[in-house]
Amino acid sequence: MGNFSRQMRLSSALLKRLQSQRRTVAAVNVSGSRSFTTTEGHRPTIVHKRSLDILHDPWFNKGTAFSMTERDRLDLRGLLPPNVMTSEQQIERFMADLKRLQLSARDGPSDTNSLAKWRILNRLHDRNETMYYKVLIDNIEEYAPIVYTPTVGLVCQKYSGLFRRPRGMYFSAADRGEMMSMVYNWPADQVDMIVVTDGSRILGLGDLGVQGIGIAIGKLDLYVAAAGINPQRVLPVMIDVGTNNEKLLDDPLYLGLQEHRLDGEEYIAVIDEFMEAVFTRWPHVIVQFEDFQSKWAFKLLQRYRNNYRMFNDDVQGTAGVALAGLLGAVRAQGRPMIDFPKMKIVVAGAGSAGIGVLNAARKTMARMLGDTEVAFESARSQFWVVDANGLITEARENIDPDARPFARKVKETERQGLTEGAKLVEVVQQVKPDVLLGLSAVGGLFSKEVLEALKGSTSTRPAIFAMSNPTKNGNGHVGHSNQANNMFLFPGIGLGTLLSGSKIVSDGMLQAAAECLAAYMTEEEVLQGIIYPSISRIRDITKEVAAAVITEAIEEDLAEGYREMDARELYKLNQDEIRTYVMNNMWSPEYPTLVYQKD
Ligand SMILES: NC(=O)C1=CN([C@@H]2O[C@H](COP(=O)(O)OP(=O)(O)OC[C@H]3O[C@@H](n4cnc5c(N)ncnc54)[C@H](O)[C@@H]3O)[C@@H](O)[C@H]2O)C=CC1
Ligand SMILES: CC(=O)C(=O)O
Ligand SMILES: [Mg+2]
Repeated sequence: MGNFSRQMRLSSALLKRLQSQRRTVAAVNVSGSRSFTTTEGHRPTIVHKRSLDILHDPWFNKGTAFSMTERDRLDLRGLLPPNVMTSEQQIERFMADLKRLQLSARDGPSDTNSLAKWRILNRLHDRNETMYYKVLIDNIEEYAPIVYTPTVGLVCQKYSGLFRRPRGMYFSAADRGEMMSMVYNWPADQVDMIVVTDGSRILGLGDLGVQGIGIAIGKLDLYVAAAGINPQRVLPVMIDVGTNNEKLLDDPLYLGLQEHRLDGEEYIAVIDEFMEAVFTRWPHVIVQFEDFQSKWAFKLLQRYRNNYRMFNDDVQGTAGVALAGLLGAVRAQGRPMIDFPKMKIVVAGAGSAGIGVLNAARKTMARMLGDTEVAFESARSQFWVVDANGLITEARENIDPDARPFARKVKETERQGLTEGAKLVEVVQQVKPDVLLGLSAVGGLFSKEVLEALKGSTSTRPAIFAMSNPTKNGNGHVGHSNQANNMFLFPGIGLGTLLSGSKIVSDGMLQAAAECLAAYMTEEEVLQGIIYPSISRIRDITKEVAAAVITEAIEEDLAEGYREMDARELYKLNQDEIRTYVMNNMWSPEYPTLVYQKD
């Protein structure tokens, strides 16, 4: 746990430093509050378009905030109402519109309400990206649940009706052989982050086919808001290989390929072609795999992780967040960290997320026990896994190979008064676990009965992690703000990988991210049972996680540098300098001065 305690020691000094820096940034904003054009001394942005083309371009548009000189320079005079607004005025006007909805909704928040908010925000996204991200960043706690889970799930489900302006790229089974040239249809020469889905398991909502693009867009919104990835350098991607959702196959309004999903070698060939194409055009891009059914999630991860800069968020991001929570639970019980390998953990759900968590937790326990084969073997006996068919034991027929290492031995199960397929409530009654973790996509699984059974836990303070999405179908966890969600980690994993220049996302880098999140909470907070921070701190958390990922990449000799920061310079940085490096590379929603130049 070297890394872990080092992070802990650093955190209070770091916090002070960050606070003072935040004040500096705030001061700049206040003094420059005429508009977003706080750009004196900043290099202008060169654009190759003028007039209406700029107003229709969300990357450059400032709407009514274009100053008079800029309007002259860019042939915008007469194309906008004459009153030049400050960015604050713009946002005030926009927010009044957004809030009006809430004020006039008599019966409180509802799906309709959330969808209406999503529409208003999406329209802003379509016309002015800078302002959109400013609204999102400044109100992240309120609007993350709209642009991200749970509302984004609803948006994906209703995508055919909501679709207006395309966003991102679509590669379909019909594009085989064309992808290498298609990637050049995207206007940006630099792309840092791609989130790709095949729509086969969107949140807990099943196969949504092409409609899954919504989750890629939502995740990238968080990359911009939390990690400060430049919005001009993100690319949401949908790989449409068909759908097995019969409803969509029959729906005349469905926007994707209306054929059954490709499978086997044909499927792999499409994904291979996509990977080759994007890495050819953008060799430094990072590809985050999102919401692939577990059948493919693990296989693709194994196939690409040693050759490409990629990771699977559901398997690896979720595992890190859960691991941070599990370590937090040990602290919350007032026990020393070294007690983690003694925790009895029941996991409901053995899909990509559940198995990812189990593997990560087992590895961490084994490391704490001396990192030997024996330790690794013995760690597996701390877990009981329940899926749709109940407790998984070695007696299970056709056991999923990924779940096999966690199948309980039959004899030992009998001794515990359990059998193959035992119900969750029975498992909880007999095992008396310290932790109950839900990643099953099924609502109401942690019933009153189950929670009652957990009272018999041998732990003084058993922990429950209800991680299934969407939370509406979920397990009674109130609110979304501190749901154990992979959003605490994936933005920092992506940013840290990008800025380190590592060619792969190593296990060590993922582990460092998880340990950093675990260390982020103070002792006081953890003892109060607050295991995850508030979403309002997401930019700060992401900064920390990114710095931890870079540090680990350096330690593993994987860092190759990024832009002006070459590997040699990077290796010389101390912890504080790494944090500053991260902060300096985070994009903020400020209007740059635009200067026109002919193509
Ligand atoms: N909070 C977060 O950050 C994340 C949450 N998730 C959520 O976790 C859930 C699972 O995701 P995946 O593992 O990728 O899905 P998956 O489809 O691969 O696996 C679902 C698993 O749940 C099991 N299951 C179904 N009914 C059950 C029941 N009644 N009792 C116990 N287990 C049952 C299935 O047998 C299967 O093993 C989804 O709701 C997803 O949205 C996934 C990733 C991240
Ligand atoms: C949060 C997330 O990635 C999921 O539910 O799939
Ligand atoms: Mg996901």
